Amino acid sequence: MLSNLTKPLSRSLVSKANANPVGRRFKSTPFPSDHSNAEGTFLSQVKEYFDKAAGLTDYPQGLLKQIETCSAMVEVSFPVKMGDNHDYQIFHGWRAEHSHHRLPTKGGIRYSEAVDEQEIKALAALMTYKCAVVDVPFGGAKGGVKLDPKKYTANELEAITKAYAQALIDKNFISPGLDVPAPDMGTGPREMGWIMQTYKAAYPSNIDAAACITGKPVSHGGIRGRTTATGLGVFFCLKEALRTPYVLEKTGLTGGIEGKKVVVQGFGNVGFYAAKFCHKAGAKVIAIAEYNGSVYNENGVDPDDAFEFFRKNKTFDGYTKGKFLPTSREVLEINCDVLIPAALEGEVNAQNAERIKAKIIVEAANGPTTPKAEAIMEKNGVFVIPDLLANAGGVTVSYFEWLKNLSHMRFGRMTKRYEESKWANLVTSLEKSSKTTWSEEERKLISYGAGEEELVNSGLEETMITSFKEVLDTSIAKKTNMRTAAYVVAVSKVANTYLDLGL
Ligand SMILES: NC(=O)C1=CN([C@@H]2O[C@H](COP(=O)(O)OP(=O)(O)OC[C@H]3O[C@@H](n4cnc5c(N)ncnc54)[C@H](OP(=O)(O)O)[C@@H]3O)[C@@H](O)[C@H]2O)C=CC1
Ligand SMILES: O=C(O)CCC(=O)C(=O)O
Repeated sequence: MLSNLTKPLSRSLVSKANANPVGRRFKSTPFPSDHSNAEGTFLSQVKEYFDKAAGLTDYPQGLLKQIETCSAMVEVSFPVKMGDNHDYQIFHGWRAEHSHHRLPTKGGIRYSEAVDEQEIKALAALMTYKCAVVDVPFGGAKGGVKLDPKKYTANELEAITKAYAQALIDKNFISPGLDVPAPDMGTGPREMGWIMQTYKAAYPSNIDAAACITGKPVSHGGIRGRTTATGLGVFFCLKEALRTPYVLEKTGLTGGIEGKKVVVQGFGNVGFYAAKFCHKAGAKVIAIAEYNGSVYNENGVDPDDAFEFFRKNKTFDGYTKGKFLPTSREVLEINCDVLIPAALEGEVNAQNAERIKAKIIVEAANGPTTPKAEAIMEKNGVFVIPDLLANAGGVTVSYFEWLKNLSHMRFGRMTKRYEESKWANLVTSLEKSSKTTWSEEERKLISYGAGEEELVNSGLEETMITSFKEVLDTSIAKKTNMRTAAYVVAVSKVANTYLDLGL
């Protein structure tokens, strides 16, 4: 994909692009994101959001400072033997534990060439606030290694991941009770499995070792529903917004997801599932933007079909069920009802905010909108569901996985059959008393006992809806936007924890 990117646009692509839905000539998207120079670092942006919300609370300045400050940070450099000549390559990684007000701390591990100390600190702070918004009883953390995973083989990635995990273990920055990582950009169940293996090798007698990490493969103590969780949580937030009269009035949209035009940027774990659930509910996913180009179809694209093509070809170029656009960021400006940025931070910034036409933005990525962009879009009436609420489904289900690992049993195992027989008996009684016979299908529908995935998804939906309402109520009460309201909710919960405990 990177090699595609660095290639100059061919003439045919440029001329195709001139007739594009954005209505102007595409430029290639720079990498890493170029917004941070002009609009401050990601960390300074998170601080700006925090300070704005803190100003709406009455907590003492010292307490607010404590909440905002990163508690602990480790930087590790580790050698790994690479390539045919088995020479060492040195890798650099970080892990930030932003807040210890609750333990363990929690947050993903990112593999990207853009990873640096300030990014990891910003992401760790967001984790603290995110956990508080959705009442997940953890402090915030984040880790990352500066590398492009696409440049390494699976064997090399295994060696790098295990070396990074060992470095974190050596510094006590990973353990079921202290700091529990999870997937983020560039990592997934495979990497989580390698980290768990490394931890178990270091602590073979720790019966709770599997709880040292979440997002693992189900065969190794992972939970059904974690892979889809972040995207599904994004969908639940959008669904709730589209049935809330206040939001409909503000945006001028009609209720319900069906028929809504959705644009998704970033077609990885989060973007794919967000697109899939929207499509399943009847929305039209009219554009999907990947790093090396996008697909556009006014009548909607089937995310499963597009994903299958993308998986095989590593590009949308050549996909016949939509028009190929050789760009990513400009797709954010397409005329649509809902925009779901699910890639990098800073993609919606002062340079493009004025041209965003979506009525609702659901921030599936962490930090996709800069403060300057937010101010412009607020003026233009765009309703933004912020990252610390919208993408909290991942950590919510990670919490369920951690609980599963500590209880050493899958959810529903004790209750599924019991529920089924109880409901089956009720149906039989109803049949007898009403002298009717229910079809096998009706019986099944009523008496089906919930298994792990149903319970997880139900817990996720409950969490997202309750949190959305709490943030919306705060936004109305404080006369502020959803992001500031979410930060107010988070700051208040963390501050009260400190006040109850003593600092
Ligand atoms: N995984 C999770 O559970 C959670 C993730 N998030 C956030 O969601 C976002 C996405 O994470 P996730 O889906 O896990 O990561 P993945 O690595 O699975 O996917 C990210 C995708 O975005 C693509 N991408 C990167 N840069 C751009 C760009 N400029 N334009 C378009 N596409 C781009 C990547 O392409 P390529 O492969 O070519 O680089 C990749 O396909 C991140 O901000 C992450 O922090 C938030 C909460 C939880
Ligand atoms: O699942 C988790 O613990 C954390 C997920 C994450 O990194 C995030 O929400 O940004």
